[in-house]
Amino acid sequence: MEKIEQVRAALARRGLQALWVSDPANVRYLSGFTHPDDGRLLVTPGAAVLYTDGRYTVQAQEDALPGIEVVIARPMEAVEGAAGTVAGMKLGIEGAHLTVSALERLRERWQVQFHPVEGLVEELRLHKAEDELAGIRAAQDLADRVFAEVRPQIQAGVRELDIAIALEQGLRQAGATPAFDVIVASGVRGALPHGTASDKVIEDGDLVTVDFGANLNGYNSDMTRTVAVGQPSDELRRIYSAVLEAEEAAVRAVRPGLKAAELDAVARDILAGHGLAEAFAHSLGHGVGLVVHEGPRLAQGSEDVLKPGMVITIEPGAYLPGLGGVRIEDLVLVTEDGYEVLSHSPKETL
Ligand SMILES: CSCC[C@H](N)C(=O)N[C@@H](C)C(=O)N[C@@H](C)C(=O)O
Repeated sequence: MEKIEQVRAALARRGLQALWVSDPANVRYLSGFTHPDDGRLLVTPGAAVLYTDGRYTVQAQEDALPGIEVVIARPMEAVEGAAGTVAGMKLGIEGAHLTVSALERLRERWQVQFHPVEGLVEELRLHKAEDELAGIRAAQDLADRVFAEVRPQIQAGVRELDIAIALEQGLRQAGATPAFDVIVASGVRGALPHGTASDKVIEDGDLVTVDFGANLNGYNSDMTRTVAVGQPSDELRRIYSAVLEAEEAAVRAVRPGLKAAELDAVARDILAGHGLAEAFAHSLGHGVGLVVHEGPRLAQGSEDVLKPGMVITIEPGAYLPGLGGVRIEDLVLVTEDGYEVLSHSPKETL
């Protein structure tokens, strides 16, 4: 019930009494329910009720964390059934998730004051508990093993799609699913930061960016390696070395108390020094957990500050249309006195 108590405390700080949780990651985090797309959670001063339907009667009881009451009802029955409990309350809704039509349905049935809240549960999710960390480690260890198996197949003459299929098959055989569509971007396609695998055939001299993650028991990993096939050009090798330098420097800089924007600047300044400021077209990284992209934001202008227990990616890149690109990404835990790198797949030195 500790998480639910934290929610109640956060609600009280906002002058609210209850929260209707509809974001699946938040439903899962607070209730333990493993089919959170089909669940909603109502947190009130006296109870925390998970609503789901008859498809999950057994599953919901098995999954529910201690203190979570399970009510099996069709969505509208659930809303109608809760009307008495919430009547007159100041109720938080997750503005970033609840659709306009879902809110309309609630408005028709509940006599409450609705207050959109931003990031109330997401803030709790920033710090990973030991069981969550174990889940993320297991997902990343699995991804490392699968990458080691597939790495020898990254050769001239093989399609990007075949590499993606091999990675996906390895993940699925081990009981995981891909955390997102596998990115395999070779040669000029390397200039696409999110170049999901295509039928392009990998050629001699290509750099191949492989970015993938495992979702295991709800928790995700995220890692990128850029692999050389044959002898890439001097220019590509120069870019690779610059990105590697930026990535390693940013990882070494990770420590609690550091502003996320300052960490972003560590990598960005190094790439700028190599004439690659414009080529680094995205943020340095993001938090990883129940969702692949969650807080904190490691970006220019971010107000976030690193704290122990956060799991983040460090992933600078350089993308040059018509030439190619490089991204190198590690999954990193912020510890009490620094950092621990959770991704262990070897990186090339070109
Ligand atoms: C569609 S999930 C892609 C995962 C990938 N490893 C990744 O995070 N790529 C980054 C370039 C990215 O999308 N960064 C975001 C947070 C951004 O900079 O806005």
